[in-house]
Amino acid sequence: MAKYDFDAIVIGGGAAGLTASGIAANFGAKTMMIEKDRLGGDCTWTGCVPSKVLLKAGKVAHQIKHASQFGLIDQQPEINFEKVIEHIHQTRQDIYEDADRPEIFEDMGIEVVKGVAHFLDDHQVAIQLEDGTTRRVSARYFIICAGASAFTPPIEGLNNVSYLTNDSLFEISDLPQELTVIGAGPIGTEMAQALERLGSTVTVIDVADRIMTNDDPELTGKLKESLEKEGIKYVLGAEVKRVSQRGDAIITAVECQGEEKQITGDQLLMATGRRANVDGLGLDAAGVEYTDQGIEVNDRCRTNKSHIYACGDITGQYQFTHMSEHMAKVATTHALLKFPMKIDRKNVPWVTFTDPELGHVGATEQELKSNGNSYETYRFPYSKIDRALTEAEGEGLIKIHAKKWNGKIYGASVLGAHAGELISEYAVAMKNGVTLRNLADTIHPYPTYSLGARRAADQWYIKNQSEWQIKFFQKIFGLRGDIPDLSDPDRIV
Ligand SMILES: Cc1cc2nc3c(=O)[nH]c(=O)nc-3n(C[C@H](O)[C@H](O)[C@H](O)COP(=O)(O)OP(=O)(O)OC[C@H]3O[C@@H](n4cnc5c(N)ncnc54)[C@H](O)[C@@H]3O)c2cc1C
Ligand SMILES: NC(=O)c1ccc[n+]([C@@H]2O[C@H](COP(=O)([O-])OP(=O)(O)OC[C@H]3O[C@@H](n4cnc5c(N)ncnc54)[C@H](O)[C@@H]3O)[C@@H](O)[C@H]2O)c1
Repeated sequence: MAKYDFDAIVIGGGAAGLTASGIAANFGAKTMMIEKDRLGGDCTWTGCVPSKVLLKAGKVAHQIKHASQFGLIDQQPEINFEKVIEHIHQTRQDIYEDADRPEIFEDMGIEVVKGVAHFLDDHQVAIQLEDGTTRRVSARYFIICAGASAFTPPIEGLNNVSYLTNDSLFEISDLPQELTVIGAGPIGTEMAQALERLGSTVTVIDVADRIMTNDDPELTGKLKESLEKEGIKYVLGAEVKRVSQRGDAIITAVECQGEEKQITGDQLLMATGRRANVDGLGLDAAGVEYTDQGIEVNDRCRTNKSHIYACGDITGQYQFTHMSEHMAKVATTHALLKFPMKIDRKNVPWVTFTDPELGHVGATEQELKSNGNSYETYRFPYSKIDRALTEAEGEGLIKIHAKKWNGKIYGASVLGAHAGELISEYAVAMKNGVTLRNLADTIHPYPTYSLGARRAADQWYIKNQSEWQIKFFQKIFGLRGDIPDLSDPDRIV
């Protein structure tokens, strides 16, 4: 008789858990996935999917308002916010039906159980089932994929007002008239733009002095300017002192540059980060080490207990769906096949889906500087990408950090339309050692945004040009033209 009930038990059925159980079952492991709520997790229900649908609704409204840039007539869009929310719910449901439903995983041979899991010891969990009973199961390996939840800092008065988080935002039926957002990270920034475009007046507060502090400061500066032009107000470098309710109004008091200010709104969105769901998992009973930030794992997603792995937001490392999936692949492959796969920390991409989008992959300029890397920055503006001009999307900039002598790419950031798609070109290039020279020599179709990536890569050739090289070619090949003016280091050809 087998020593354990299952080869692998996966706790949590979000992006990490769905991926881990799917891979485990495909490797031939007897697998159970335990989910306390709905399969799909944060991404499908309270994160990526609803936020991207809301952003799209805002974008359509914005385009209707600014149709004259395409030779059409500007109109005030009629917003039925209830219908917008209904559309969000329908899209979530469609995605759930298509990709997350339990039957899809049961068809792979996975036992899907609805219930709350907690460890009894390092090989056994108890599942509290919906009918009030408890089931005990054991496994050779565990993969903990229990995710994270909205974190709210201790702010005086916060618990006495009714505030929104990503859990409640997509369930409201009335558009906020005056929305205060605390937090100018990706959630605060995306949701501020979406709701402002749908008709809210939005003020965003952050203790940091710039928005989206993980991204390139030049590009976030440009993005902020663009969002301010649309009407979003920013109060940055501001310490939130207290929050209070006066009638229907929520008053947020902040101290900013030594002065106290009050920001009034009818709704408050807390977008102040997310914390790992470590409570209630019985990690102490299993002997798994964790902190407030999450379960500690090594490069193979392995905890201090060698047969227990953790992936995704529960580790507090990278809070992205694609990284949850990547970590699940690393953990499952390592646990079940002993394949020495590691988290790829060098080529991590992320995208914030504002309009314009902001994407990044690899090292930031700050990291390159602090590591003492020698690098050159190659820049190419969207105003020189014909496709962007045909679509009135000329606002944006591609920035690539690469080695001067061979064009090896260290990192790239893109602000502009379809930056999320463009950044994948750099991710593939970096992962596979494709240099700027290779990208410049690859034929890209005209007129596409990706042709902008080729033209950005051309800048590597341009920056490596020198007067002596040209004179040398002239001499050898009998060329007789003028020497181009190479004096401007930022010239774009
Ligand atoms: C508003 C918003 C927008 C976002 N947009 C993007 C985006 O555009 N792109 C991107 O890459 N990322 C985005 N993210 C982040 C992304 O949603 C998360 O990184 C990702 O969903 C994490 O997946 P996970 O599987 O680690 O956790 P989760 O999806 O949170 O899944 C964890 C699951 O575990 C279950 N669970 C917890 N404890 C137990 C237990 N004891 N027993 C049983 N089940 C349990 C939970 O119910 C949950 O379903 C966004 C997040 C938010 C909030
Ligand atoms: N497009 C995407 O990929 C996407 C979109 C949304 C969220 N996410 C993921 O979700 C995670 C959480 O997003 P987030 O925006 O909530 O968190 P975040 O940690 O990225 O940003 C939180 C912001 O809140 C500010 N803040 C914290 N406490 C504050 C206080 N007391 N007063 C004022 N400001 C305060 C911080 O300075 C920070 O700028 C992100 O790390 C990201 O990985 C990804």
